[in-house]
Amino acid sequence: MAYIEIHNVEKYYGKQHVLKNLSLSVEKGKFVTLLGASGCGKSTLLRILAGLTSIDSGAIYLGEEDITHLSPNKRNIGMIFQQYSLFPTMTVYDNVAFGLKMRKMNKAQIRSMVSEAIKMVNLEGSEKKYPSQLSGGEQQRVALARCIVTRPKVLLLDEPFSAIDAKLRKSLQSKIKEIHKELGMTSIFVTHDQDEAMVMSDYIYLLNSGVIEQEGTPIELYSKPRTIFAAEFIGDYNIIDGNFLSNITGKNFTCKKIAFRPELVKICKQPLYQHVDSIYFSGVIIDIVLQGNIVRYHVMVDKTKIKVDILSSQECLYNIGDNVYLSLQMSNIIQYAE
Ligand SMILES: Nc1ncnc2c1ncn2[C@@H]1O[C@H](COP(=O)(O)OP(=O)(O)OP(=O)(O)O)[C@@H](O)[C@H]1O
Repeated sequence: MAYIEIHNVEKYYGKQHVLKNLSLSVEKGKFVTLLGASGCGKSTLLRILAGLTSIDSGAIYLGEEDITHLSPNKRNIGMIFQQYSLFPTMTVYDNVAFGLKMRKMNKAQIRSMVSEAIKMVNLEGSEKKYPSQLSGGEQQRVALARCIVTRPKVLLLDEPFSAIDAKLRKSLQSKIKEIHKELGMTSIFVTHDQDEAMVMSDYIYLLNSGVIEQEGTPIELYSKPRTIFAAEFIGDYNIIDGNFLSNITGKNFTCKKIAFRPELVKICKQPLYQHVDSIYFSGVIIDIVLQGNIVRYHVMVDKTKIKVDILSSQECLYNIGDNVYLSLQMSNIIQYAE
């Protein structure tokens, strides 16, 4: 049963149609991501949920309640922004305590809840510091503590790692996941980074120009992109013309476009034994890129570049200029009519 329901939401900024009859739902306790390119409407949708932006039509439900016209402070929804948005003249303690003081809780209760929240984000000892004395990652952890201390019904996270370097980003990702699990807080996360979406989410909504292009678990989106857009956005797929594949393999592909994952292509120095359930072609390596524990080979097949990923080993298996033979199981090919 859905905890958050967004029904047929329309949003215009002037003449710009930003959200187009958009509906989605989120189950209680889940970590759901709105994924999409810059400008597709992710932040607008999050701000609408928080009550910071109005809608032109549609409805929003939280639990059983219609919150469409409820003011932000009555929604009990917490939000973390790209910018850390802390109060610069308040200490870490006071920043975190702010929401509780506004609720007029007693001092002892505030003290215990604030120290619990500060502990959760591993900032014990920094209570008396001011935001300007903290790193970006630390400031974002204060923002997180300030948000979770009031135990909102929903936590909204708008690209919270965008100003943070790659290494810290990973540790903040796991911190947020850890806290999400511990508190079971329904969370909606906005990002344009597909890897981040894969790591963080129980469920993903992929947005494209104000509509939902595809939804599903990370593995569903990764392995079964329903459209070319999803294949391009989600998984760095090879996308080639059906005609071209027919020409180089001798098999008849009637579809317009074909997609397949770089790690599902087999690469070999010798011609491969041919099975009926696979296709075969050959090419020349034109580039080699080390991507952590993966080596990506760019193979020129006729005039088309094919990406092939293999696990890196200590020895370099292939060199630029090598002729190589590639194969791909038919079951790993996704065909698109257009
Ligand atoms: N307050 C506003 N007034 C007018 N146009 C706006 C406003 N806020 C957003 N827009 C426009 O609406 C569109 C969607 O913006 P939104 O911020 O929701 O996109 P986004 O997917 O979150 O992008 P990003 O990842 O860059 O933040 C953009 O074209 C943006 O310029």
